[in-house]
Formats: sequence, structure tokens, C-alpha cells
Amino acid sequence: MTDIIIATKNSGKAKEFQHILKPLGYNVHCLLDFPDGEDVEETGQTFIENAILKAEAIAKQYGKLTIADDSGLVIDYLNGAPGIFSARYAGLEKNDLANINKVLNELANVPKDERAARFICALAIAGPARETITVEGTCEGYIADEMIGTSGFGYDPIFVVKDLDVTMAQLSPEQKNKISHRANAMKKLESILNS
Ligand SMILES: O=c1nc[nH]c2c1ncn2[C@H]1C[C@H](O)[C@@H](COP(=O)(O)OP(=O)(O)OP(=O)(O)O)O1
Ligand SMILES: [Mg+2]
Repeated sequence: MTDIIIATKNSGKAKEFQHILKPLGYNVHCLLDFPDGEDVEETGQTFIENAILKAEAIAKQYGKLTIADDSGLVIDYLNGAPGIFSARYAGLEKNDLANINKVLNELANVPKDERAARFICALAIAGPARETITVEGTCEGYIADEMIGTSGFGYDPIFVVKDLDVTMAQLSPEQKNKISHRANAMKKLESILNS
């Protein structure tokens, strides 16, 4: 089995990568298993730049194949915010509930047809003696009026998946991992790695 490190300290992401990569025969670790994993600053201007920064720093630190995920929620009405600042939208302490409440307040009384949004996931894969590869996956939807559902993480309770008309937090992990921005990005990465 090939060892692979997911350069994340986000347990929600780590679980989804386990779910997606284990059946493909990878032995998946994340930075929660390696607490000395470098805290890489997300100084890039795009999801892709930040994914590259995280993947290359951790690949170098451990000398192993590494995938990093930089992702977030892009809301049209807010001109693309919170975007690359999604994790720290309501403050540097990264509080999902505070982030959700900030978005709901900013969209209070905004009609449904102006609440369009998408999740974006940039992945970078880096490792010893290989060139870094990047891909991006998206998932279209709109922002709900209130939190609905309890699964997933982050903004899932307020993100209604366009094609399904339920929030991401109402989907089972199996369902989310078929249609999410992360799943779509992983499909692209797999097809590149297999070609
Ligand atoms: O499927 C998702 N469902 C709900 N919310 C999501 C999802 N995917 C990303 N998000 C949100 C969470 C966080 O507010 C931000 C990611 O920020 P991002 O910097 O990439 O991750 P992070 O700081 O939590 O962990 P790390 O950098 O260690 O991977 O977007
Ligand atoms: Mg982060």
C-alpha cells in the first residue's frame, strides 16, 4: 500500500480523504497523526497557490507523497467572499458556527435567486522527485436561510446542493463524497495520476 499524507489539520477533510482514498489502496495519514506537522501559512492569492504551499512544505518535511486541499465557499452576492478566507472569515480562531452566522447575517433578506454559491476545492499533490500537480473541483448551490442538517463540517449546514435541493449537511458521507467539490477534484486527480 502506498503511504500518502493529507496536509490538513481539519478532521472533517481528513475523514473525507480517508473515505475516498482507502478504497483506492492508499494508506492515508493526516497532520492530526503527525502533530509536529508544520503550520503552513496560507499566503497565496488563490486556492491553488495555497494548496501548493501546503503540499510542498509537508512533502519536504516528511519526504512522502502529500496531497493538500485548499477549499472554501464562494458567494456571488458577496463578490466571491469568503473565498480563500473561508476558514478565518469570522476570526482567526476558525469557528465554523461563527463563520456560518456571519454569512447568514450578510445574506439576511436576500432572495433565493440572489443566493447562488459554490464550494471550490483545489488539490495539490507533491512528493519527492515529482512535479507538483494541481486540480480544482467545484460544487454548485445556494445559501439556505438557516442551518439544516448535522453531517459534514464547515459551511455544510447552510449550503444547498443545486441538483438535490437539500443541504450538504443532510447528505450521508457516502452521498457527499460522490458529488462534493472535493470528490470532483479527486476524480480529476485520479485520472491524471492513472494516465
Ligand atoms: O466540504 C466542505 N463543507 C463545508 N465547508 C467546507 C468544505 N470544504 C471546505 N469548507 C470550508 C471549511 C473552512 O472554513 C474552509 C477551508 O479552509 P482551508 O484553509 O482549506 O482548510 P482548514 O484551514 O480548515 O484546514 P487545513 O488548511 O489544515 O487543510 O472552507
Ligand atoms: Mg487552512
